[in-house]
Amino acid sequence: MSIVTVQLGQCGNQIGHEVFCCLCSDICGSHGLCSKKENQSYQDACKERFFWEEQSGVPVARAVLVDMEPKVISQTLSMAARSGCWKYNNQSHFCQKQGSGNNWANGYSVHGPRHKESIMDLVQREAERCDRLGGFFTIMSMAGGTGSGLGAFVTQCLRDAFPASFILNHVIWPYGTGEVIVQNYNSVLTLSHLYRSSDALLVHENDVIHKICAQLMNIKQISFRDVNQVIAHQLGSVFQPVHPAEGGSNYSRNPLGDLMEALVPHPEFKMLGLRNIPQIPENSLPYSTFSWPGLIKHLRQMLIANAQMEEGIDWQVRPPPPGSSTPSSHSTKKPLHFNTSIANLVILRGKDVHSVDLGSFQDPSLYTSWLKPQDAFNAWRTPRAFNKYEKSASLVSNSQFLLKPLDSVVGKAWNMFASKAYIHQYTKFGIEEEDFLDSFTTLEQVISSYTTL
Ligand SMILES: Nc1nc2c(ncn2[C@@H]2O[C@H](COP(=O)(O)OP(=O)(O)OP(=O)(O)O)[C@@H](O)[C@H]2O)c(=O)[nH]1
Repeated sequence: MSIVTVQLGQCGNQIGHEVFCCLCSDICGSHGLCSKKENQSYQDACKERFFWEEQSGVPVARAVLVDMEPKVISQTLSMAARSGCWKYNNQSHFCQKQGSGNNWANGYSVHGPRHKESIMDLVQREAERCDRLGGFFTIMSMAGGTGSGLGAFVTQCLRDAFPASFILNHVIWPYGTGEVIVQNYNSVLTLSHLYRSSDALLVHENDVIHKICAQLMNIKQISFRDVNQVIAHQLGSVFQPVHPAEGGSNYSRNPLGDLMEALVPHPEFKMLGLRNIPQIPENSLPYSTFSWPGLIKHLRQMLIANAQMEEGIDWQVRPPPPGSSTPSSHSTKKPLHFNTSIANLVILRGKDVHSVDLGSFQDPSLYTSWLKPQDAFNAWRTPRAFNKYEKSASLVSNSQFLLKPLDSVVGKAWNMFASKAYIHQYTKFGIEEEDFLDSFTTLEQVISSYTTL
């Protein structure tokens, strides 16, 4: 099945480009020790998912590019064309002359309705190009005006136009220090609206990825390009083909459906986080060796101690003894020590994957009491190495990982709202105080649900 990617705003378009680069370089690159046949079916499955083929044989991304200003889209199109490995369809983008000025209301209430028809026509055309459509993957930031506001609007339109298709929204959480003064308003409005129409939200925090670039990748002057490459690597490690069930020999035909089935057992809980190990500079790869038990031990501790990378993990955090409630479960004010999960999916790629023991992820104390570990945990594997890593492990989790940042964004937005700061910039585009209050209520409910896991 194929996935249509919708890239929105500066951030969405820049990340989308890196994602397709990563997918393409992975399928063209080394495949480790897997068989030729395995490698061929991996490549075929990746192409079916993310690309269609021009007569010339060049893969064309199944993507629609949307922005309200032309610069980033034209750069993105030409960088892809120059790569020689893949390209975007030249007819599959929509832009205007002026951005949304970091105003969510402008993106959602003005640009959205005004350009709905043109954007949805492009989406429809990409969807029709798929033999079998598996769903949509949107990429956007929460802090600007176009990705966030127009992105929320487009997601609603996708839900209405394709009620049976899966929608996964990838959202970029802004830097805590923030470049955009109203980023907390924009974030609250984006998240609350996406929560109504999306099947799941996959979140990357810019601060976290920045730290990975500095501490794991040893990059000195970190650019968005560096950050986006790490994000793309992590996304690729989830979306590249993989055998879904224990011992299955076919690549999953329904990537988004399988992901939702594994990770979203209840519609109240749809926040997904992603961790991936190892992550090291490319030039160190030939000199590094990793053992599966070591990687799995780190990945599990990263999960329960809510660490986003393998450096600086708190090894003191332990699961609560059976029968006790977790110390974090009744108040977001207490420090969150143990990160309780609803569902986890571990994806292993590379050498000897079939011998890896994942029993430590089946421990019932990792999960909320209303789910059995066998329903809450899934493992997918492929012997095909990913993106030059001989071994690589990813964890997608639906857990309390986002409680603290979510609580902080909602708290800051609420303080601004209480003093009515900048509200007029939203009401002038038709977003009323009532709409803000509805959004706060939606997110307070999300916080409360995750807190009481
Ligand atoms: N990771 C990452 N974050 C980005 C990138 N570009 C912008 N951001 C973040 O996105 C937010 C700003 O959103 P943009 O995508 O620039 O804005 P936009 O959606 O184009 O909206 P307007 O500029 O209002 O039209 C800030 O939080 C930035 O940190 C990028 O390439 N990568």
